[in-house]
Amino acid sequence: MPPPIIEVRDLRKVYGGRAVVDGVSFAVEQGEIFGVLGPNGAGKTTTVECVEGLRVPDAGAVRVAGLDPVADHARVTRVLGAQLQESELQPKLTVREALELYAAFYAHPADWRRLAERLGLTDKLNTRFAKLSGGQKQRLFIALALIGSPRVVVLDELTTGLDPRARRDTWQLIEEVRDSGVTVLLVTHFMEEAQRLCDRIAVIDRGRVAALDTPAGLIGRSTGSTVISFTPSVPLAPADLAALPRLSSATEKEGRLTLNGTDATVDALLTLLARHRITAHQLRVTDATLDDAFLDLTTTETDAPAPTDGHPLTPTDLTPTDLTQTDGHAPARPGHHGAPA
Ligand SMILES: Nc1ncnc2c1ncn2[C@@H]1O[C@H](COP(=O)(O)OP(=O)(O)OP(=O)(O)O)[C@@H](O)[C@H]1O
Repeated sequence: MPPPIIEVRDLRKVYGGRAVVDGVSFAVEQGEIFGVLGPNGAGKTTTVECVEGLRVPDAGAVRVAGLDPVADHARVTRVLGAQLQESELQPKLTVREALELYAAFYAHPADWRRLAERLGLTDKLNTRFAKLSGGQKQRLFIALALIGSPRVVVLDELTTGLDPRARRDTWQLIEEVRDSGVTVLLVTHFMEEAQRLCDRIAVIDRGRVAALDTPAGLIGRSTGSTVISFTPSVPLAPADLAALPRLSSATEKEGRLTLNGTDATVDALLTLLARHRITAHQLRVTDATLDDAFLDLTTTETDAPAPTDGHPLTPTDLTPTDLTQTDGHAPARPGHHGAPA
């Protein structure tokens, strides 16, 4: 197996005496789409900007293709393409001018005409940046990130502000970029995006890696990997609910119950309902999504429990033993359960 293209070890960055990145480690393999996911202020941008050599770590090590992004900055820029922020392009620059200008920065640039064609920008070459739609701007940013024929591109919140169709088009482009052999480091807020695109995801929370896994692995790791919702014909006794195996959370809203658990929870629930001759109206059993895993793995800014739409049935409704039993999953939380990477 080739060595990882990006290695981050014990990265630490301190602002105003506070470690906003506090011992982050991960390795990105060649050819993968690696996601960095986390709540606002978690330290994602700080981390990837250390990878890009735009910020200097206070401790730890970063290597891109074996190079130090700060000490070997010029060489790293030949290997790593970074997405520009919108403010970095002159509004009056046309697409052609931007592509020519950025191509001129590299000794061996990609053919910008072919890039423009690949990214559907050919008929926009004479359009000024300010006149492009959000999706067209993003396609130009991808083109500019690829113009130096990099081995890895860093895309930070690329699809924020795009409509669903433009976002999906951008996803397809990102997949095509990867299929052309370029490794992608993707910072995103969108669970659907991360779930669809990423081979692996590092969930960053409060400057640390809360979990690192495939999307399916993260979902499986969430305390309730199966979500069961239904409206019982007769209210269920809290003690009966609490006795359900592997139940990690239960909420009730306007008579409708939502339980997070596993297949074992579903089996036991069906038995319970049959025993009491209770009908479960509009019964839905779904797999947890990355959204559920994310809420499970991260804290909110105030360190409050993740918000729910309904009323959580508190531990007084559920017996403590049911809340602490584990099968490799962490117990139900309020707050952070700090699953290690
Ligand atoms: N140059 C800076 N000076 C001081 N504090 C900073 C600086 N850059 C970032 N921070 C702080 O570090 C923390 C992490 O910021 P960062 O931008 O890395 O988070 P993020 O995960 O990318 O957030 P978001 O999802 O909101 O973009 C924040 O609390 C932020 O205020």
